[in-house]
Amino acid sequence: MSLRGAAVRIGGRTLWSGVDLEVAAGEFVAVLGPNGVGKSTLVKVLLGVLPPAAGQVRVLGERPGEAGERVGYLPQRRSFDASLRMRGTDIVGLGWDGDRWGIPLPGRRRRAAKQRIAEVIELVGASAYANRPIGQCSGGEQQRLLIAQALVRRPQLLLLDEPLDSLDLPNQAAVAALVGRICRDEGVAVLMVAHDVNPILSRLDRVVYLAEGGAVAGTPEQVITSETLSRLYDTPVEVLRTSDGRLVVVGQPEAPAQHSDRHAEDARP
Ligand SMILES: Nc1ncnc2c1ncn2[C@@H]1O[C@H](COP(=O)(O)OP(=O)(O)OP(=O)(O)O)[C@@H](O)[C@H]1O
Repeated sequence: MSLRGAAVRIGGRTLWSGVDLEVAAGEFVAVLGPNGVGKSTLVKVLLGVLPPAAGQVRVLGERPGEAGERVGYLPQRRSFDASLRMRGTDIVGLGWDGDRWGIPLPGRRRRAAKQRIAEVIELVGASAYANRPIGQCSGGEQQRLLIAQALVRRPQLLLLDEPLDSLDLPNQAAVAALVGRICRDEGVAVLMVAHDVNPILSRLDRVVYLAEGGAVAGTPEQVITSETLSRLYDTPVEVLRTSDGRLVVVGQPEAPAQHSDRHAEDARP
């Protein structure tokens, strides 16, 4: 996928502009930046849900939204009610024929679907709990099953919106390793929106940091530095490296005002 000079506007406000980014087959790229800067919106542009306000966007050689099942997508903030009776395999199956909900597949296609669903469940290491009701699976288990759902149609591009959110550290590491393996072994291009770069840092080819009005892309070593981020955010930002190699970004500006309002609404019962 590629963006050249891309910009996006929502409600008359330009969230970001001048974004240049390429992700090739087998590459793993992270989208980073403060809350509300427009990371999920970038994914929506790639899905064709929102048109770019400027620039060129191509996804697998097509216009956004036209590459169909060749793009796998894992949306942000998913959770299942504990009483939901659908099994993990059913959730993965929705990735195969969710667009034909309730319409039975003919025998041959049904067998092919069953085989692929089992294969992808095995790939993400979810076989032990795939027949359990999804609502009774842990957050990490649900996440693996949802990644399997996004993979079931053999996508060439995987768009993952904060898949490590709300997982504990061991599960973050396990899901990061799984995505890294899919990317490397299956040659899938991966674009992952991330809140914290550390769980995926060692696996990344490039990062793009978004800021209000701008963006900077490059290798993590090029981009996640005090100098680059201070310039991007036009405020002093300090990047510290801990003794175990993790990065701590201090002084990154807060979200634009509209953002906290939206989340306050999300949190209301
Ligand atoms: N449909 C919409 N209508 C109006 N404003 C919107 C809409 N969708 C998003 N926004 C606003 O656009 C901005 C970017 O939202 P987005 O979800 O892309 O941010 P984000 O960087 O992914 O944030 P987070 O890290 O909190 O998930 C926010 O200020 C948000 O309130």
